Order: sequence, then structure tokens, then C-alpha cells
Amino acid sequence: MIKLNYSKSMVKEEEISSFKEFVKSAHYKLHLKSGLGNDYVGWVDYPIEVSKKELERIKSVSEKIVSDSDALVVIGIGGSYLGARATIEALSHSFYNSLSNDQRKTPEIYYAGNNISGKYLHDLIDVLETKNFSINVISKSGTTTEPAIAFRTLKKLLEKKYGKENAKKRIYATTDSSKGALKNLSDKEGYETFVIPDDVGGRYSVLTPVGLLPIAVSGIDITKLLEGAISAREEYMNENIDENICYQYAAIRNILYNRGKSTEIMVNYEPSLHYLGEWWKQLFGESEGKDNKGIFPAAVDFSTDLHSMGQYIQDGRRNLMETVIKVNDTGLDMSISEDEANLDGLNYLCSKTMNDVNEKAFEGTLLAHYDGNVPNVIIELEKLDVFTFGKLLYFFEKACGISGYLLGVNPFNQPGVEAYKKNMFALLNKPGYEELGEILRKKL
Ligand SMILES: O=P(O)(O)OC[C@H]1O[C@](O)(CO)[C@@H](O)[C@@H]1O
Repeated sequence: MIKLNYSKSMVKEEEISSFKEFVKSAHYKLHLKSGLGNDYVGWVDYPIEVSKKELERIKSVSEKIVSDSDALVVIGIGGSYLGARATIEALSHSFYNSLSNDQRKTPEIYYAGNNISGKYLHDLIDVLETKNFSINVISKSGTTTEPAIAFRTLKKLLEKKYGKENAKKRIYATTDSSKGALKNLSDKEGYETFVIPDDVGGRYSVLTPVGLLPIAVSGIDITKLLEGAISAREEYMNENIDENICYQYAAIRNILYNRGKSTEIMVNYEPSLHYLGEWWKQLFGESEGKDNKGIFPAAVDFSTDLHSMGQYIQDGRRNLMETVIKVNDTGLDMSISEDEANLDGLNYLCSKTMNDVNEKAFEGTLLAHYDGNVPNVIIELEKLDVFTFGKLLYFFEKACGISGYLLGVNPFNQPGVEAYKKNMFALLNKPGYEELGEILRKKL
């Protein structure tokens, strides 16, 4: 169960209701596929459309990886890996990779191709050299530099370990259905492939094979995850904003943006939700940051970051709003033990658990930031379980599509990302970019 509490958002019910017609129009744009970017809204129905056969194939491949690998390397960047990482980290042991094989029973999961650091890849190779591993390379375009470099390198390592032919049986490619460098290579080499649907963009792809395969390898029940998404699809289908918390969230952030709250900070109180914040940042940043508009999405981990960013949030420039993910039942807790000497003066906490203290940190921070003129929206999760997490992912995807339409942008393209790539190619002397390269070198 997910609840939205906007009592500390500084937005009144009537203001939200006043968005009724705008939201209705956004709703129909999305569902009738009549809005900007309408060829990329396949994610809306994917959870009910994905075939049983495809899910079974994902599960059986994941079982093969579990049976023959100590580690899976997920190669991808942005939407091609963040959703899987967010889900795996949210729902697994905090020290998943460090557990013994007996405790974990599923392969360690490593991520590559999400940066261009030689040190990172070098260090990863050190780790992989002693392990049996498989690769899930994920790239819709197949031409993204970061994952392409990592794949080239790690494929070589696989080949060195197992020989060319056996290495192919440890490579799983998730890519476009018909075009692109990775698709061509997969066809040529005979890799087992999974399709990123043509009408689903990277940042909306976590609930497709992009996220589902690595998530399944980590032991998480992908059927339950999709059930959560399907439940969200039904629950947030209501065009009436008064009865749809997903649309209320989309409206509140636009109301606050129009009042000058141009930065939204996603807050969590559970370290395992760190990557949910990373995924959410891409989802909203890439969807809304265009045409010189858009809320800047930031994320913090509390209480950790209260000791670093807390000062700014309380007292800095007042352009901030916060969206807090509050987990009511984390499943595990620790009591605070009594100490006879009580030199640290903490014995007053002995009747409490760490979750009790975390809850008071949340309440105290909420009131302090609200008093400091930072509107707070609370997204309350009854539990942090697979079903609820699937529901939450879909909640944000839909809120993002609706919010983008409310803002008047195309929430499904990302033209701005190309600028750095073009410059980087030119500076690297990629054939075809010579002229731009000369211009840029003069500017440096
Ligand atoms: O799956 P691909 O094509 O490698 O793209 C990865 C990521 O790069 C972008 O295209 C641009 O950064 C994202 O939208 C996407 O999630």
C-alpha cells in the first residue's frame, strides 16, 4: 500500500483540485497516445502485455546464470541499469555481494559501463578474474560509448577464461528488437537476447527485460514485482485527481514549481533506497529538464546527509521542495542496548529500537524543514516488499509522464543528452567529427 501525505506540502486540497482539467487532459494524452512523445508510452501497458512465455524465458535464463555463475556483470548506463540496481539494492541484503554463497544463494551482482573510469574497470577485472561470471549487456541504441567500452573489455576476459565459443553462452544481450550495433553483434555471435520494446525509452524500462533479468538473477520474484506494477496501473488509472494520488503528486510538484520551488529533493531514511533516488533523478531529470524548464531533481540519504546537506536544506536558498519516502515497516529492526556506565548518556533510548529513533529523526526533520519553508510531500510505503516496490516504480513513471505533460514538455525524449556526446566524439577524433574537433580544441 502506498499513501500520499501532503499535509506539510504547503499546497491546499482546493489548489490540487483546481488542476482537475489539466490532469484529465494529460491523462488522456497518455492513455490515448495523443501527446508529445506518444510513440514511447509502451511502458503504460507493458506489465499486463508482457507474455507469460517471455517471463518464463527470463526466469529460466536467470536460473541458468544462478547455476553457472558466481557473479553477474550488468553492463549498461542510465535507464539501462539504474532501475535494476534500485530494485536489487532496495530489496536485498544491505551487504549482498559480501554474503557467503550459502547465505546469498544467488550470484554477486556488479555494474559496469556506467562510467568511463579505467580504474573502475581495472578493479572490477581484479574481482572477476577469480570468479565464474556472466554478462548481461543492456543497451537500446547499442552505440552508447560507456557500456560499449566495458563490454568490449569484459567480453575479452570471458573469452580468455572460457574460450570464444563458451564465452558466447555467458553473454546475454538486452537490446532493440531489430536494429543497432548490439543487436547486429548478438545476431552474429548467437547471444541469447531480450528485447527492449520499441515504444519504451531507457528510463521507463525497469519493468521490461532491461530490469527483469538482472532482478530475477538476484533472487527477487519478478512476477510479484510486476503484480505491484499492475496494481498501480489499475489504481492510478482514475482520471479524477481527487481520487488519484499519483496525479496529486504530479500536480503538487507543478504547483510548487510555479511558486519558485525549482529543486525537488528525494529523501530516504533507508540506505537501501539510495539507488531509488538515482533512478528517480534520471526519470524526472531527463523527462522534464528541457525547453529551459523543469524541476531539478536531487536526492539525499537521511539521516546521513542531514550532517552534510542538512544545513543547506534548512537554511540555504529557498527554492527547495522535498519528497520523502517513508517506510513504515522495514522488516528488520535492532534494539538499543543498555550500558551500565552510560558515559554517552544514551540510556534514555534503551526502551526504543533504531527504527523508533529513525522515525523521530523523520518527524523532527519534517517539522524543522517545514518551518524553514521547505514544502514536504510524504510518500508512505506500508512495507518495503517486492509488490510495493513494483507499485512504487510504476507510480513514479506515471507521475512523471503526467507531470511532464502538465509542464508542457515532451516527457519521453532526451535531445539534450546528445550535446556532450558530440563534443566528446569530436575531441576523440572520431571519423566524421574532424571539423567540430578543430573548433572545440580552440575553445578549450
Ligand atoms: O540503452 P542505451 O541506448 O545505451 O542508452 C542508455 C542511456 O543513455 C541515454 O540514452 C542518454 O543518456 C538514456 O536515455 C539511456 O537511459
